[in-house]
Amino acid sequence: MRSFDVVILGGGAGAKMIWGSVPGGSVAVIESGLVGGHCPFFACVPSKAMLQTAATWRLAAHGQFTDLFTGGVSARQAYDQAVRRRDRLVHDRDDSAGAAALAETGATLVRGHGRIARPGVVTVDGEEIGYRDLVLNTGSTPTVPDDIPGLDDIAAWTSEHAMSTAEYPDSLVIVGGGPVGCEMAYLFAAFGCTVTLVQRASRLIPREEPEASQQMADTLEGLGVQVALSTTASEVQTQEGRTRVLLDTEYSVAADTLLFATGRTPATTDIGLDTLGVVPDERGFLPTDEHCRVTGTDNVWAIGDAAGPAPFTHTAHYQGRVVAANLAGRPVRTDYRALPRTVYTDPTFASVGHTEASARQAGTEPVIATAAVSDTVRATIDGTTQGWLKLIADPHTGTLLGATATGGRAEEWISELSQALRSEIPITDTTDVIHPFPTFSEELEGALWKLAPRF
Ligand SMILES: Cc1cc2nc3c(=O)[nH]c(=O)nc-3n(C[C@H](O)[C@H](O)[C@H](O)COP(=O)(O)OP(=O)(O)OC[C@H]3O[C@@H](n4cnc5c(N)ncnc54)[C@H](O)[C@@H]3O)c2cc1C
Ligand SMILES: NC(=O)c1ccc[n+]([C@@H]2O[C@H](COP(=O)([O-])OP(=O)(O)OC[C@H]3O[C@@H](n4cnc5c(N)ncnc54)[C@H](O)[C@@H]3O)[C@@H](O)[C@H]2O)c1
Repeated sequence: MRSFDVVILGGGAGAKMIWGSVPGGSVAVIESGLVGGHCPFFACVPSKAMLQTAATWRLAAHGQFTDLFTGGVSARQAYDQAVRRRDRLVHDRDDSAGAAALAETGATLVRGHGRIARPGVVTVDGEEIGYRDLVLNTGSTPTVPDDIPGLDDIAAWTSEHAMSTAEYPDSLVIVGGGPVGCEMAYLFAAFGCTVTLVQRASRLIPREEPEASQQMADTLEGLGVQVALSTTASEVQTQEGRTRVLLDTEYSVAADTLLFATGRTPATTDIGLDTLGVVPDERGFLPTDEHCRVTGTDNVWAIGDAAGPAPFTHTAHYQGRVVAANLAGRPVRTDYRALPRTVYTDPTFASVGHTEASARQAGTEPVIATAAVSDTVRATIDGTTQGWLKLIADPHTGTLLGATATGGRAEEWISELSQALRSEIPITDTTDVIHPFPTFSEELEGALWKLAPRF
């Protein structure tokens, strides 16, 4: 039997933080799909690539830049170009570069579906492989409702299909208004598709600030998306080659394609957890302690979408680094206070830490300050004035509890706030940071200078 010091089950985002970081130890990565997981091939990279092409193409619609464009590219042609660019960037879903990077570190790639056979042993296609430490990194799969009559008769899309097909739906119904639903609605509407977005909750991206949900709805509606809130799909019918989606209101929508963006489920079934006595929580996440060690075990770790608490690639990277440190004998603990959240529509959305509501739920009446993208000179220069920043501070400690921002490349400079939050930097000190002129990051000064006199 081949045996390794560390076996990583699933070669997704966090695995690469570990596979080259076990000094003097042998590592095997078991992967049933593509090395790198969903992010580089079916999720983050292809979606951001298409959103970038959409944003570039839409510049032509902006009065200040229209004359710079030679014109003549239809929405459909722009979509086709976006697909070609996307497929180039994701290497046509070929993972040989990732596999080569893995091999260069001296780690061993085992292709196939892995399953824990008993403590210390996993099996892959009948072969037993021994481990000292096991890292569960099996990711997640799209959640599709199984209680909608008629669904079995149509080929509904998930984001994975949308991000790997060249098909162009003239009309699209998207069910689910979280980050995936909003990004998909933005990009297909930007390329001229008729999009209806059906969201069960009373607002889009419902865990975020209500102002952000409203801005998201305004952005999408501005592109022509029909946003149906507090609504769900109750039945699906096929009519003359089209799909008719009956809603639980009195309405129905006909479209070429139906796309589900109704969340993701941790891939924690069918991996033999029972042999270790490990039981996922009610949402399917693996229970872990603050070192990412699976609760009740000494030598089993869990990272990424399978572990929670927030399914982002940067969460998986972070947890991979935490596990690598622990495997190297440094007992590093996770701290999720400053975990950023993003949605890459235009304007983009970025947040970190508490919202106003969650701070109150946690028992703090927060101090709040806001600023607008349009306050910066960079906004005038770039001709983009949409967006704002909202800061939430702790009245007792004078430190940041959270921030939400839209527009103005907030996804880049939000990390400055993450640092302040994570390191509990007094707000009175943050006002001493000098931002380069003219940048969007100067918006931070506006809000922080409003907060500082309160402490
Ligand atoms: C459309 C979309 C856009 C997104 N955009 C962003 C973004 O912009 N930024 C961001 O931070 N996050 C984004 N995300 C979330 C991000 O994709 C995930 O959080 C990330 O991919 C999780 O990585 P992971 O390694 O945990 O899981 P995965 O990427 O799912 O990787 C798990 C791997 O394990 C393998 N595997 C599973 N079970 C087994 C088994 N038993 N044996 C062998 N192999 C197995 C799978 O084949 C897979 O390759 C997006 C998600 C979607 C759906
Ligand atoms: N930019 C990014 O970083 C990025 C982009 C996309 C996704 N992601 C990650 O992927 C994860 C999954 O995203 P998601 O948007 O699929 O999931 P989600 O759970 O965040 O949102 C799903 C939404 O669908 C709605 N919904 C669920 N069932 C429904 C139904 N039957 N009818 C109507 N609406 C329904 C819910 O109200 C919810 O708001 C996110 O949590 C996020 O972390 C990140």
